Amino acid sequence: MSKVVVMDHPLIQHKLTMLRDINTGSKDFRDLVKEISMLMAYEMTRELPLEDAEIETPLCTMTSKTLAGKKLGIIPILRAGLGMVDGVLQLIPAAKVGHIGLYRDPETLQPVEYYCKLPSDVPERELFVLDPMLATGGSANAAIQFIKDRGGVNIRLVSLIAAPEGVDAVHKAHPDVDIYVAAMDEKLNDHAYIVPGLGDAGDRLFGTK
Ligand SMILES: O=P(O)(O)OC[C@H]1O[C@H](OP(=O)(O)OP(=O)(O)O)[C@H](O)[C@@H]1O
Ligand SMILES: O=c1cc[nH]c(=O)[nH]1
Ligand SMILES: [Mg+2]
Repeated sequence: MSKVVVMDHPLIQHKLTMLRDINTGSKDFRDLVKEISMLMAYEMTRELPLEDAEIETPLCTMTSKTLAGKKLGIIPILRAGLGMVDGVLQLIPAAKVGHIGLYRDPETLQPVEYYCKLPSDVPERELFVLDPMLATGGSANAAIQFIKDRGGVNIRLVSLIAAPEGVDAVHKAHPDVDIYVAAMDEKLNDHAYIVPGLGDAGDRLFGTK
């Protein structure tokens, strides 16, 4: 079974509190999503394999560690996942970026696909799916399935806030996928919004409500 890592670093928790606040406007919301994503990128890459490299310092030659052999990919789920891209790229600038367009139908709560463009060598990459909200898990599961259908194998899911229902759903459908979150919230409400949550992440990022 895969694991769930809750990144409760004080900086992440502090910024998440500001993010949740109803009085935080779109500009600050975008900045905070970027900053939290950058901090999460540090932790979610902790287990990436390293290899030895021969280098020369100004004093001598040495064998030192490098990520060089590893190809990375980040895949935001549109729209809200876009807010996480720049923060993650700041730490892993060589990562390729795929996009999966999905929205959750408000009536059926089922994910509806409208776009998918992934790096052609997706099977060889260590992949990080980005979406701030893991609610029912329907969107994340659909995105992970698209990636697997195209050959992706090393997949992790990175969300800012998760509901227990979403974590359970992803574990059940994709037991090989580790999940990284900044907070595990209490529950979903009758409209499948995360409580306490932060509202609609896409609307708050892009000012569409
Ligand atoms: O776990 P789920 O129940 O599937 O819900 C989570 C999804 O809902 C939100 O997207 P939304 O449909 O609002 O699209 P948007 O990002 O374009 O706003 C969110 O960004 C996730 O993708
Ligand atoms: O709480 C939620 C649930 C789904 N999508 C969001 O943006 N927020
Ligand atoms: Mg939305």
